[in-house]
Amino acid sequence: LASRGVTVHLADHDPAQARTAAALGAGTDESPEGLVDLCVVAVPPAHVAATLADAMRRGTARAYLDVASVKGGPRRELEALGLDLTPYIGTHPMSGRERSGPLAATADLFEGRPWVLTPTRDTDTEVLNLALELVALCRAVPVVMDADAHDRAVALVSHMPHLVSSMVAARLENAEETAVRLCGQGIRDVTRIAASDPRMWIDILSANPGPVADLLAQVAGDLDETVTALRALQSADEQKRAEGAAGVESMLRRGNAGQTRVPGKHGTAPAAYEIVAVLIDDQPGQLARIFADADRAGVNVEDVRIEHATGQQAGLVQLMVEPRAASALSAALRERGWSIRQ
Ligand SMILES: NC(=O)c1ccc[n+]([C@@H]2O[C@H](COP(=O)([O-])OP(=O)(O)OC[C@H]3O[C@@H](n4cnc5c(N)ncnc54)[C@H](O)[C@@H]3O)[C@@H](O)[C@H]2O)c1
Ligand SMILES: O=C(O)C(=O)C[C@]1(C(=O)O)C=C[C@@H](O)C=C1
Repeated sequence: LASRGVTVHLADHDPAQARTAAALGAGTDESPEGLVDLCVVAVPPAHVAATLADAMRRGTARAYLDVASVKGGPRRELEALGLDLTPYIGTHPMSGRERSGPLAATADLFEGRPWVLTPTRDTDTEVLNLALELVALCRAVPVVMDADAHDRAVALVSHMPHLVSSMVAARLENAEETAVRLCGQGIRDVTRIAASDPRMWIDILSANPGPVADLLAQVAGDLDETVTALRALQSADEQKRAEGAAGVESMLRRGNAGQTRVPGKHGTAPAAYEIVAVLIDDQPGQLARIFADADRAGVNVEDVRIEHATGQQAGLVQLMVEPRAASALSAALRERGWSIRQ
């Protein structure tokens, strides 16, 4: 938003998070002087209703929205608080990371991704329009849905897959190092989201347990059938082996059919960034200083990766920027005393 000229005021109950986000160029951590157009609440699902209610009671904005991954529960909590919900709309961008916090944020996260809006009969038209403007500024694709229909849909495409990813990853917990060492891209694809913060996911799953349990029961049915088919493949009886192969093939073909229904990313192709690598001492405040220096150089950091050197008090920070900004950023950081690595 900031890179598109929108004035963004950042607040967090942990001021260090807002400061880091501000240093990354996401906005300012100073409070607004008057009423803002839109208050966006991006806190863990269990805190959404209380945070929104607090902002609404203080009359912070003309319109309010949240981005929580579940929509029915927070709306019902707000209704129970007896607030006027005409200036509020529940929303959910279908894009995220397995890592939390401002350092995991990227400016193009929502590009081409669905962003669900759940207006009700009570929602003010101006509020819906502001939400649509936000979605357009983030280059996402608006999808209007009923809150409960949204929760059933994300049980299928997000919540159940998350648990299945965790269950696959859990097999590795006590596995032999000789096996784990062989991990290739397939298991990385299947387990990436298992690295997510369990506290946020407990909130999400607690707000949508029924639909997720129904889907997991269906997965359990497929697992049982596949185990039976694999056992049959071990049989000495040729007929049984043929049945087993047919059972496994049927599962794999159903998987093919389902996979073809996963839509591609709409809109623009993923951006190709150039990496500016900076060697830092592992000391507090280093990252905030780098981001502040990048901001001062007028460069937007699109993504960041940090590699900690084993056994050393040092780390390599990889700043991902638009290719045309890379050499200017390297020069500006070098001038400010940073050690740049090729
Ligand atoms: N991470 C994803 O993949 C993703 C995707 C879409 C939507 N969401 C939703 O976005 C919301 C935020 O998730 P995130 O991944 O950005 O998490 P995050 O941990 O990066 O950010 C949450 C922030 O909220 C702050 N916070 C916690 N309680 C607060 C309170 N009571 N008042 C003020 N600030 C508070 C925390 O300090 C933290 O900085 C959640 O509701 C989540 O369901 C997440
Ligand atoms: O890609 C990831 O890392 C995510 O966790 C993203 C994901 C998803 O399941 O697609 C997770 C939860 C959010 O509510 C929205 C998006």
